[in-house]
Amino acid sequence: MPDGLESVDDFLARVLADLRPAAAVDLPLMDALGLVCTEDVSAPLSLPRFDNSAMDGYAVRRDDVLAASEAAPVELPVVGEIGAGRAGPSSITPGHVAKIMTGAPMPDGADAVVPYEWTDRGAQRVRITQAPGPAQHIRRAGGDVTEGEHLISAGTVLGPRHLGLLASVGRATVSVRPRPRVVVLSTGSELREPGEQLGADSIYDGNSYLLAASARRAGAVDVRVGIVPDDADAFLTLLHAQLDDADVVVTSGGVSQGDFDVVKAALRSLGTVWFGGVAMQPGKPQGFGVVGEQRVPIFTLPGNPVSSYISFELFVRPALRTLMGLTPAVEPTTTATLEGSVASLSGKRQFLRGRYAVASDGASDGATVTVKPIGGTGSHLVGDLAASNALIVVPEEVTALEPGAQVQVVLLDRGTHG
Ligand SMILES: Nc1nc2c(c(=O)[nH]1)N[C@H]1C(S)=C(S)[C@@H](COP(=O)(O)OP(=O)(O)OC[C@H]3O[C@@H](n4cnc5c(N)ncnc54)[C@H](O)[C@@H]3O)O[C@H]1N2
Ligand code: MOO
Repeated sequence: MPDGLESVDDFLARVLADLRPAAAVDLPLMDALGLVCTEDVSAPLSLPRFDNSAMDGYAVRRDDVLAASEAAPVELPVVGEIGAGRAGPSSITPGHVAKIMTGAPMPDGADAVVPYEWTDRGAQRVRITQAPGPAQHIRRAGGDVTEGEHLISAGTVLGPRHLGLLASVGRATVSVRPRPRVVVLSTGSELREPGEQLGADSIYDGNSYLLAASARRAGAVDVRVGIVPDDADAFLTLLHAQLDDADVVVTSGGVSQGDFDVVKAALRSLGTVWFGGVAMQPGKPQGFGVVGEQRVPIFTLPGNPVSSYISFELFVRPALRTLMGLTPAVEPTTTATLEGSVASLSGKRQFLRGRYAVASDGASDGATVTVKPIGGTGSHLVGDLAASNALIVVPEEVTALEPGAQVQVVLLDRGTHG
């Protein structure tokens, strides 16, 4: 690598080397969405719990209505009504029927359900014009899930359907790897909070929002602390005040060669944070290490917004996923046909912003997958960043690519499932 830079892959491997999944905790179901389940869940009860009706209609003894037809309806007395969750007759005797609603328990003695559509919907007596098949419209106890049956394996990433199933069998909590708490600090005396008055040389702090939102999108809990001026003591005081609550710290700015590069100045003396260059563009200046007695991992990302964001996607996101027990990356890249030409620096992996699109080409046998470069290479271009949905990866040894080239693409905006 040029100039003593570390390769992207080596740096990522070094970042991930000491990270382990967090200890499991029991969480209420709605807090477990997108998290990795750490228990093998078996069914504490059967589903359905009891035989019940799949239709609104009448619970009947099939033998009583076998002869029913449009021309010669069978008329029978109705002994009552059974609604889901409402008490009603628990049995019928031969020659009688009970009204029954979808989901209501089948009364003893009944062995089929006649839907309303095959009747005159009578309340005291009912005329039935068609005979049901054996056990028709009965949903059997245990027909879906049997008590004791294996439902969810440890390692499953819990989605809405898993949570629905857990709730359906009565589970209020589930054991999962928790969301890491990510403290986000922006450094820079030029920064102001959105909504505040700007001075002649000040700018709004976009990065803490960009990074905190990225952390949340990755499944973490974001703690957006906000702006710290370029003052090493103020930075260290604020940082240490946050550590009790932090699983990971992410800072932006103050890590290059500038005279006021506060993060580097403040953390270097600790001896636990590495600063150096990674062979990529944007995102060359990087820092990573641990801080505080709890040895909380810290990422010191470069201040340029695009550099910060791409560094998050490439290094912080895999780290958060590792802490959450997820694979560091799920299919991070795909291939697309380049629309337009690009130039790149030799010796650095370049990540260009692009617009990825999949177009169906009608009757033919596939889709056209393209990616179009957006804007320039400047790492201050937040407008172009927001307009992109992918990063075009130009390998270290490649300096130019022509239209039609097959390129690797990192898709952005992935949730915890990939
Ligand atoms: N002499 C050198 N200068 C620079 C080098 C270098 O190798 N030698 N590297 C350049 C590269 S590459 C990058 S990236 C930046 C990284 O600089 P820092 O991490 O020290 O960041 P700052 O200097 O604090 O800020 C850089 C730039 O980004 C703006 N910024 C910072 N924070 C925010 C924020 N929260 N929201 C919006 N914008 C932010 C800041 O105003 C600067 O314009 O260094 C190059 N220089
Ligand atoms: O490499 Mo810097 O990170 O261009 O912006």
